[in-house]
Amino acid sequence: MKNQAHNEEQYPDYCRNSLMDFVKIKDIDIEICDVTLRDGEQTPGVAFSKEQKMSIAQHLDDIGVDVIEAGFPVVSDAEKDVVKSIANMGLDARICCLCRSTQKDVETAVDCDVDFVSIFLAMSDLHLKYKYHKSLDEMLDVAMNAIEYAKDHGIGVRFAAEDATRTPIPRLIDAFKMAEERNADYISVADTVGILNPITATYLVDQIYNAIDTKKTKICMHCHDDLGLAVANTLAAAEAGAFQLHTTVNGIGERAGNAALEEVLMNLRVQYGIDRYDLHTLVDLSHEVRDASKLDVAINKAVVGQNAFSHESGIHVAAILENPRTYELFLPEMVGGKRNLIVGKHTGTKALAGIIKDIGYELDEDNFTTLFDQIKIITETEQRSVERDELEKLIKNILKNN
Ligand SMILES: CC(=O)SCCNC(=O)CCNC(=O)[C@H](O)C(C)(C)COP(=O)(O)OP(=O)(O)OC[C@H]1O[C@@H](n2cnc3c(N)ncnc32)[C@H](O)[C@@H]1OP(=O)(O)O
Ligand SMILES: O=C(O)CCC(=O)C(=O)O
Repeated sequence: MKNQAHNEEQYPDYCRNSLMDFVKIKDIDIEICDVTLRDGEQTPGVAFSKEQKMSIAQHLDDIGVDVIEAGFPVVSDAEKDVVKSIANMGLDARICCLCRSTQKDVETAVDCDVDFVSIFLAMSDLHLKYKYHKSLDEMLDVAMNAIEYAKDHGIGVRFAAEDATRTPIPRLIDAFKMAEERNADYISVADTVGILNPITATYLVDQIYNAIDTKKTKICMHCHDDLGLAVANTLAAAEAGAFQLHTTVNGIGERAGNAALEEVLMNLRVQYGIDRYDLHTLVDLSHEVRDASKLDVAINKAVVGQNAFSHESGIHVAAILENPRTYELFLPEMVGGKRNLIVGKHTGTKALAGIIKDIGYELDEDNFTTLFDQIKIITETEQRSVERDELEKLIKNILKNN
């Protein structure tokens, strides 16, 4: 589909990135594993209640998220109970949970009725020396036993290499091959401290893709946002052959957080045309997680931030009044959002005329100029925008005085 123009009839709610037609990538074959309930909850100060976790899990399932990481059962009895409850909710999504590379953790996880366990092990020199105080061989031995234990109990396995991106690649691949030999269903590349960039994400996943039978053992990508590249790296990994992409709602998670679900899903739609996820409640889900986590969402956050569909600039609003897609990549309704046309310092005459018409007023030329001038003075001297109520008051005052 070369030279595909942006075609409104064909893409009524959003523009796809038609430049993708010119770049060569592997076919994208992905699933989403959302880790809000585990890595998201590791955000300092966050502790979801059982009801909150179950409600978020239901919401993720409604969107069509393929896998939900429900928690880390050895953290507490209550955590174990929540993981087990989510696993028994009858969701379409498969449920997994985290365990260290120890038999005790895997036993606890197996007892939670999850579809698969994510057994993690760090193999970087830093982690072996300062965290485990053990040799790589000793740790691998325990990890492989843990995989075998889970498999013997009829449960799926993801073998997750924590700090994979600071681990020598041959060591990483050897460990992944050991996991593959033990029939691990997934191997996970965790960019635990967010050091990757898109080109190194591509390089690393490509190396692993060429070494592993990905029909049997699929590659997962788990990105942190320490350099603000988590979503970009996740997509680069998908282009290089990673199958399971890890996300959290609002990008919450350890330190700077993880790849944001809403951004990854929107990119899957715009960049690769993947439209099987129901995006209509993304803003609702974002608010639900904001309230449950007590973590504000940045006003300019992509897709779900309050300003994602807010416009003030005169040139923009004038065009938006004709067709919103002039300045919106996708319509707010697509994600359950709302467009806001703001009256402020940068409002132009066409925009103001459109906005006042929208609230039921039409002014003659003189009155309109008076209103326009008043708005400039208020917004510049008081350094703020003018809300609808105030705008109406200004209009009524002008009409009264004439
Ligand atoms: C990258 C990630 O996100 S990893 C997940 C991080 N999440 C969490 O830590 C969840 C919250 N954690 C907790 O509730 C607790 O730390 C628990 C329940 C997991 C463990 O608690 P404790 O038994 O008190 O251990 P503590 O936290 O002090 O230390 C961690 C231990 O786990 C070991 N460990 C850490 N990762 C692994 C691993 N992948 N495989 C095996 N052992 C591991 C450490 O070496 C240390 O062992 P040690 O006690 O023999 O020194
Ligand atoms: O790769 C995974 O599945 C989990 C690892 C993880 O949480 C991390 O290293 O940050």
